[in-house]
Amino acid sequence: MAAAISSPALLGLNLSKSNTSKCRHDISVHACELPCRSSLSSGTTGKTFQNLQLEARVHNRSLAGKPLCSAGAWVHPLSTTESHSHVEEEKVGVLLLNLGGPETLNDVQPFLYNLFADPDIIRLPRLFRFLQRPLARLISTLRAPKSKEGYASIGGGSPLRKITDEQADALRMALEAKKVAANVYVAMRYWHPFTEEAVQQIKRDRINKLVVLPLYPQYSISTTGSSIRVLQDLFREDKILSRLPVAIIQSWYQRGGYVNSMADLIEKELQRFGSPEEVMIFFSAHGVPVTYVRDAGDPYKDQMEDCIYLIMQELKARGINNDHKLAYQSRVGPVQWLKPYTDEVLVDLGKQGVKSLLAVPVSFVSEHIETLEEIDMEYKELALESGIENWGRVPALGCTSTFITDLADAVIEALPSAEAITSTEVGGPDSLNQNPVGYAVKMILGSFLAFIILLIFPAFKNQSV
Ligand SMILES: C=CC1=C(C)c2cc3[nH]c(cc4nc(cc5[nH]c(cc1n2)c(C)c5CCC(=O)O)C(CCC(=O)O)=C4C)c(C)c3C=C
Ligand SMILES: [Fe+2]
Repeated sequence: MAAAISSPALLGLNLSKSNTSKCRHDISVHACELPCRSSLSSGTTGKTFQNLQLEARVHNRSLAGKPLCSAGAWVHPLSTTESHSHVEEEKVGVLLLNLGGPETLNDVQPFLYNLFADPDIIRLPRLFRFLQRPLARLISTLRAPKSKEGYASIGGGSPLRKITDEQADALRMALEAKKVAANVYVAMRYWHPFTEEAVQQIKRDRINKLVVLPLYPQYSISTTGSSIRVLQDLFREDKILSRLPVAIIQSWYQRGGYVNSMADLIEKELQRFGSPEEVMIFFSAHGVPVTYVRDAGDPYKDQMEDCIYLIMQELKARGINNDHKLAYQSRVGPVQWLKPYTDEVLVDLGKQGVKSLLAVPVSFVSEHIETLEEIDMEYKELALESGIENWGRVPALGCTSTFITDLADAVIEALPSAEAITSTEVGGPDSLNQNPVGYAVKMILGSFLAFIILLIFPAFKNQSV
């Protein structure tokens, strides 16, 4: 997982200073008017949003389009070409981006293969890209038994598809209630329904305005960035899609509806404890390798800290002044990930005498293996062993109505900024089509090298996700 800053991740995050320096912290006001984060601190460290500017510079394939700050969500049109001028009936589509998960235990290895074959997940320097697939095959094979155990313990598969479908349905109804008729599609990155399938359906349905909404509140190269890169490649390659007006909501953790809904869940769960005011609010976010943030300019850490700040501000406004802590879970492989690590912090908190703890998963809005298995089973057990006596966990937002209603608002606010993608600069074709012999040689060489690397770094096999 070496840092390759030439990776095409973060496409579409070409943020100019004037845009990056503005966002909304007064969560009750639906406008983009206050300076962002520079003066914010809640015991967490972090840079300002000017980072995003830096991050845009290190990615050489960023687009020329100007992002628009729309009611607290970073919205980015796919490009700056002219929008449609002729009058036609508007057929709105909303494309929800998500990770996807194996539905059965047999799906686990191929799902993991898709995940590790993503150059935004294992970021190899360009010269070593030919190793990507052999490495993915090897790592997925080695990791599959452990992953299967995890999925077996939560019922034999990931609940993500079902929950995401429910969210899509709820969003469609929330839009309808606001007098916006829209088809809502689901595009998973690593399992069915794949992004390609969703995009084909959008084409068949003759959608003529599209809003892309990742189901990740915070932006990361490894999640939203990866899905947008795939979308961009698909759209550029297609004559019809390259002319379709599209708006992408890059992140929305700062929206009032999300912050309030999270605060509601936390407030409710706190009431289950004997002495709610003594409970440590423990935010556990999915980690990313440090190099993403340090070398590639991933805004994920900054956005996460900003997000926690906003939720805590909202709780304070409700008279809830509990201590809180942010840590990162689910690291994979031999590299350094964002710290502090959830497991280590839980042990420390136990040692420090914390007796009551409320875990809050914060990087994802559905239940999934990392809430149901990692937090509810592994971390709970560790916490109790470490001296924490009272354990609670906030459920994922799922279809909470205040949250879904706010997502519908985000979609409506983004619609006017939809613009078409240019048909130029088609993404690089797969080398298999161009030179099958060279491809075969690279695969064989790659498999051999991947095997050697895996002998040196057996950690992929052992570490928790
Ligand atoms: C914001 C959320 C996520 C980030 C950031 C993220 C980065 C990331 N993940 C891996 C490796 C794995 N992730 C796996 C599952 C998984 N990851 C997320 C979310 C984020 N990942 C979710 C919601 C899920 C669960 C899907 C489900 O089926 O419920 C897995 C597989 C699980 C297993 O047990 O093996 C792996 C592996 C990396 C390497 C990474 C950043 C580089
Ligand atoms: Fe993950």
